[in-house]
Amino acid sequence: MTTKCVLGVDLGTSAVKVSAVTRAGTILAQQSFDYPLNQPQPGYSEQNPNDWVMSTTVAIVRLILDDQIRPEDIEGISYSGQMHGLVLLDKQYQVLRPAILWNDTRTTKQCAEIDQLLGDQFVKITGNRPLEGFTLPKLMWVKENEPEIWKQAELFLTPKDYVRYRMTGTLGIDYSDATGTTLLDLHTNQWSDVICDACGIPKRILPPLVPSGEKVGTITAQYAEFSGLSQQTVVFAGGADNACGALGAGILTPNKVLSSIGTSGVILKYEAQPNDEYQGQVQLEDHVIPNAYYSMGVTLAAGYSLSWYHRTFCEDQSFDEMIETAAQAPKGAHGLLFTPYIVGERAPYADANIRGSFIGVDARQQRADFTRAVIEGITFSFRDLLNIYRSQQSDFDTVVAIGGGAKSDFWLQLQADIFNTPVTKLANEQGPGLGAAMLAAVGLGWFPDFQACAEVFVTTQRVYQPNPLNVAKYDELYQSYQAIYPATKDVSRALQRFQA
Ligand SMILES: Nc1ncnc2c1ncn2[C@@H]1O[C@H](COP(=O)(O)OP(=O)(O)O)[C@@H](O)[C@H]1O
Ligand SMILES: O=C(CO)[C@@H](O)[C@H](O)COP(=O)(O)O
Repeated sequence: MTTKCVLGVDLGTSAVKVSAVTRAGTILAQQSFDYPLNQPQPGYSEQNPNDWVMSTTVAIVRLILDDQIRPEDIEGISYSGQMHGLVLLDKQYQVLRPAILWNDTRTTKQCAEIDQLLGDQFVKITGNRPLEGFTLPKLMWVKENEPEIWKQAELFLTPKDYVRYRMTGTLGIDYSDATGTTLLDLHTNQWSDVICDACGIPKRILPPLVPSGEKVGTITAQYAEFSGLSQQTVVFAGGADNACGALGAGILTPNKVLSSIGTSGVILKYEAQPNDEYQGQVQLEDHVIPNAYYSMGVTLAAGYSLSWYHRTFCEDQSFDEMIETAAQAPKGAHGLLFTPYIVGERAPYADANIRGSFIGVDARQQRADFTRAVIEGITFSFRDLLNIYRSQQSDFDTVVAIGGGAKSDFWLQLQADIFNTPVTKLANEQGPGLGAAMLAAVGLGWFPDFQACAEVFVTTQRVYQPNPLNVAKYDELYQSYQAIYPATKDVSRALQRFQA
């Protein structure tokens, strides 16, 4: 029996995950493959774009060979990608340098320049404040620091657009990733002449714009031979991972908020209009859904803090065992708090120089207390993001959790207790990969629109209710957590010169 399916390619920061999804929303199979993240200097974060292509290909080959997904049954493919990363290409569309990623903070100087050049006008045009992670300051950094490479630059792409280019031979960027460059005028959906002129970015290096759900081509003969895919498979543009994550979690109305614990951490809200009340306090981006937007606050190192902690202190335990021991430790980890600022922070503190801390270290504490403090600290940083919305009197009654962090029941209950809001776990949680698959499913005409697709693809498995006793305890701990950023700001700065 043949089962028609679509592939959702989720190009994350830790790995690529490719899911094969049927018309009924069933996940037939999923394959993933990791790639390294390189930090050649403090504050730098880079990946090799070729690693993304190779890993995506391995995942697809495994779906075909190990999971027996027949290439002729794969009707469509679409993508979700880590946002903001700069892939710089020369005239032959060869990669000129390693990709500079969203969590790279080398561009503080360029952000200050943008602020000086454009001030509030930048926020009005893009919906965002200039922050180190965005693509525009990265372009300015290359122009200033690597003039030889800049001279050869013909075009830039964001990560998933580069992978799509290698599979189809067509160049372009979708609107959700284009807003994440902060070169797009959010109100006209055109590249902004004002920003390009002020910041010295030639318009010729900007890629063509394309809607996320649009068909951009088919698989090239060369890539079909390389991967085993059929040349008949239709390819749709795809979108930013957080936009796809929101779609795949059914965040289609403003009463629902997304909590995504991937490498980064994200609290995201659907916006029917480009809400200018945020004034850059949170990011504002085009959605993958036409004529819709979303806002989000981002913690730079959410899952990354836990992966760092695991790699550095608990390599003798599996990830699941490590989390299990944390669940046995008491709430508040015997008086230990952790702040997850290990690569700097983006929201609510836009501060590339802040660094993380353990506060309250006591001779009675065990390793499990430290693990618990890391998980609690990451979750407190999400509460900081939720507070931005709460302070705007934003109405929401449900948090839907996705990402690596949503795999654990313990962490899901902890989110409900720390947020004091019900937290929903999805059945078939594939994170942004499901949103990518939905772009292909709607693009192929399997469904009339995203709402109809979400009704079939997105189902709730369980809702975690906040426990009032735990809520009270975490409220108290959170007061102390909030005091850590102002108290450690100057200390972090003073320690900076020892980082190299
Ligand atoms: N079993 C688990 N339980 C809880 N968290 C996990 C588990 N496995 C991985 N994680 C966390 O999930 C993160 C990766 O999430 P993922 O959504 O795959 O990230 P990305 O899209 O950035 O590659 C890791 O950094 C890790 O901290
Ligand atoms: O920079 C942002 C959003 O602005 C990050 O959320 C990236 O999009 C990376 O996402 P993950 O790899 O953590 O999913």
